Amino acid sequence: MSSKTQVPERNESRSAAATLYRLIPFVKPDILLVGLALLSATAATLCGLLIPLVIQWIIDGPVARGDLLELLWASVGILLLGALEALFFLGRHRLVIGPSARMESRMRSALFDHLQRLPLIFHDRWHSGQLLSRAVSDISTIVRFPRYALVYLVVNSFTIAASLVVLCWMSPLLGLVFAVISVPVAIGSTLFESRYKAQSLRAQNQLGDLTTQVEESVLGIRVLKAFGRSAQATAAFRRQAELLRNTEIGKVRLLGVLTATIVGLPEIALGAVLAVGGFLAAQGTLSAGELVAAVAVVAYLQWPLESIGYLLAEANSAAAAAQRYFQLLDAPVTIVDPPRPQHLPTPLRGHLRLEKVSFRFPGAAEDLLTEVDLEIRPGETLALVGAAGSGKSLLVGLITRLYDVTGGRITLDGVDITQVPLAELREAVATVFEDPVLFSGSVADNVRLDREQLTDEQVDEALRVANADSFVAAMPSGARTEVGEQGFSLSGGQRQRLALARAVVGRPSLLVMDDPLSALDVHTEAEVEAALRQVLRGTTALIVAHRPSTVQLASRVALLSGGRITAVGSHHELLRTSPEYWALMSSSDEQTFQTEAATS
Ligand SMILES: Nc1ncnc2c1ncn2[C@@H]1O[C@H](COP(=O)(O)OP(=O)(O)OP(=O)(O)O)[C@@H](O)[C@H]1O
Repeated sequence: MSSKTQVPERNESRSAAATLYRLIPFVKPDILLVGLALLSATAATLCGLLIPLVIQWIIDGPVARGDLLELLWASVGILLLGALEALFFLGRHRLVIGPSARMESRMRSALFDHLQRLPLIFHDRWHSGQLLSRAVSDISTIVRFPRYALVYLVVNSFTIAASLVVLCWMSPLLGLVFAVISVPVAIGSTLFESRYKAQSLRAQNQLGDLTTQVEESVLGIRVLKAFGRSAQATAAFRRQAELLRNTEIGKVRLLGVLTATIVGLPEIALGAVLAVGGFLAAQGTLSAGELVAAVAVVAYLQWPLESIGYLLAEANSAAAAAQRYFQLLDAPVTIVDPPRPQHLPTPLRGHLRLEKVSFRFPGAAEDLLTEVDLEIRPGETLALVGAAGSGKSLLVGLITRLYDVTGGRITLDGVDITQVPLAELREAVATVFEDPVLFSGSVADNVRLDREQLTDEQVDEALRVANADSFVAAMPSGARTEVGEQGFSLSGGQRQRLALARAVVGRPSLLVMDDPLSALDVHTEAEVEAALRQVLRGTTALIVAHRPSTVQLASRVALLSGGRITAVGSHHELLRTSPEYWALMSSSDEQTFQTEAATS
């Protein structure tokens, strides 16, 4: 359904740990709290590990001697250790909540900010569902890792290492038995890691594609219904959902293999330590207390060993999600403010010049625009006409630096626009697009578009200039009426007039309009055209036009053909001198054209 290219599935060779390491800056402001959480978790583990040692001391000491008072105190000690373990556990839980929530919000803000600054060339290439899934589900997957799994991964690794030390301290042979039994865990985990990360990455990419399908089918619901394509859309969705399901099943199978490798190990370790420990005890090299303590230590390891599969799965899911997240965050912002900015003169006259401007899409074989020369004088309206796909929208986008020229330069009142701060340039040049995009919010919000300095009077004035005042006044709450998601509660003509009001409200010095009448029916077109006539009075403007009626709003017309401006003149001059222009106009609006042609 979409013309955008599929985002390539990349599985970087970078290890999960190296990918996750890149997340540290997002948690850095809370590093102290995270450190405390780790300390708290480690303290809880130490308390748990101390209990078997106290048991050993009880059996070899008070029990052997029959000292009941000492036994009572030791039991109280065990109780206290248990209580401390629970307290540290709770502390760990509490300490990690704040940092992980703030990390999530920092990551979302960083991504949103970056997406806003990325050039249109990037957005042209990426499916919005892929962006959405990264901004929502990938970040949630990433944050689940520090919130739950990370601490356990660190603490459980510490617990296993500490237990090994304790066992070695009791008897090197017991330590060796435990180390040998742990080998399959290490091998299984290593094999599991890269495969599970690749599967996670595939699943998350497929989820992104699924999100794209949902988004496109919701946005295009009218078309799908009108063409009776709902069943086909559902079938395509089901196919994509099945792909995702199969990948998820693959993930579960992998995790199942690892879990099956690990799950019996604690019991094997327990049996082996009991057998070897019993043998050592029988020989008198291990006390009864040490034997019980060794068994208790290995029993304590049951959860750390069994949880390894789940924790590694979480770590690798988070790493795959982080890889996708950084794929966006690493995308270069190519359209930026100049290092040594120049300011536009005030007052700005709106004198626009394109000097030998060329543009080529990255990777394209040839230029879309080649050495285009064009001038719009202050106060003038120039219409740009050309065949579909000739690059008119692209040329309009160059003026506000939605795209950057790849050759030549554009000046506004003599200043190269690449030397002007972006915000200043985009305040001076306002754009009206073919598709009048509105946002959820009121009419006034849509006109103001977060430019808080604009007063209510300026908004009302803009609505009047754009010929939108009467229909807005008839709305239930006037300019405070909510327009609904994307303004679908309004007609096409109303939306376009609000887009016009949005463009003129800041009194821009230059107005660029990308075919603002093309999507409108004849009646609505007449309404917007009347508004345009008003707007253009006293403003410098470039207007992309298809129809003679729109072209007539301009004093001069430029014809874009084969990437060059091939003719400039009045509408009637070009009708007489340019067969291509004549053909374009004749194919656009039969009736008006015939009247025009007869008079030219
Ligand atoms: N990434 C890309 N690489 C190469 N060519 C591209 C890329 N993206 C768009 N194009 C081409 O650039 C042109 C874009 O033209 P543009 O949208 O400016 O045309 P237009 O004259 O405004 O057309 P219309 O009148 O139909 O709106 C199209 O021919 C399109 O195929």
